[in-house]
Amino acid sequence: MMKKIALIQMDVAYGDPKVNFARVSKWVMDAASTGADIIVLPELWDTGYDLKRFDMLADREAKATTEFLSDLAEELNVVIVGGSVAEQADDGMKNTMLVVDANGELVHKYSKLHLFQLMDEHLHLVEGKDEADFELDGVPSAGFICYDIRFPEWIRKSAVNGAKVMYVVAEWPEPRIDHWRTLLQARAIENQCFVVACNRVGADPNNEFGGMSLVVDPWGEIVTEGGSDEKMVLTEIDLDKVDDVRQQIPIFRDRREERY
Ligand SMILES: NC(=O)CCC(=O)C(=O)O
Repeated sequence: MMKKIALIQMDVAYGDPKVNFARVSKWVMDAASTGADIIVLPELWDTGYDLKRFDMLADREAKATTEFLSDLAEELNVVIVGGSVAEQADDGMKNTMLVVDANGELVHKYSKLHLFQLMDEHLHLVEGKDEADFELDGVPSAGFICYDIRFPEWIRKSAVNGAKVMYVVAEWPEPRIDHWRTLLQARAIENQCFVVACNRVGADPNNEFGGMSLVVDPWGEIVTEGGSDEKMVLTEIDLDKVDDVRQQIPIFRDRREERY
């Protein structure tokens, strides 16, 4: 089964949801016009890392952001892996991924589990309690947010549950971009799945972000690499490749769970 994917490697206006909503609307319309099946946005595309002002900026229960993405998805008949947004939940502020299908239905909501201290998330946010797994058009999938990729045990759980595509959305700074590429390739190889990863570009007052959005296949080969400029990264993936690789080297059958 082939899927055409558009990664929106965009700049994010710091603390300015109005500007970001307009930007995302345009990017998503442009991506849909290419015939993409699935459009992927970066982490915190609505506010950026303006964490100190989350109490003013974050979307109550992610209602407005969900409605915005749902309307776009339904109108354009496209799936949107909606990066993540600033959410004001009952138990605190969260960094929350939203996925809507081509009918505009919310199929997945996941708040970031691992909070990244180097960017002060632990001071302002609470961690999520959601599972990472979901199904998209019948394809077992999972979603992760940025720092999550440094926790292979968390991602393995989704692979063991059957995920064939792992979506990663990020605001990953440029100085660690080699970690980003290597970790994503490792997650793809060890879990024999597609890794579809979208990172922002541009800068905020504290960081410069590296882009380098990637699609890695289940053999660990980089199918597409976004470079460092603002752009839409288009690619096509063949999901049958997951089963081919898992048959060739059957790691899920060969695991010795009783030993670890
Ligand atoms: N937004 C993030 O979680 C950044 C994670 C990161 O930069 C890292 O090195 O890990």
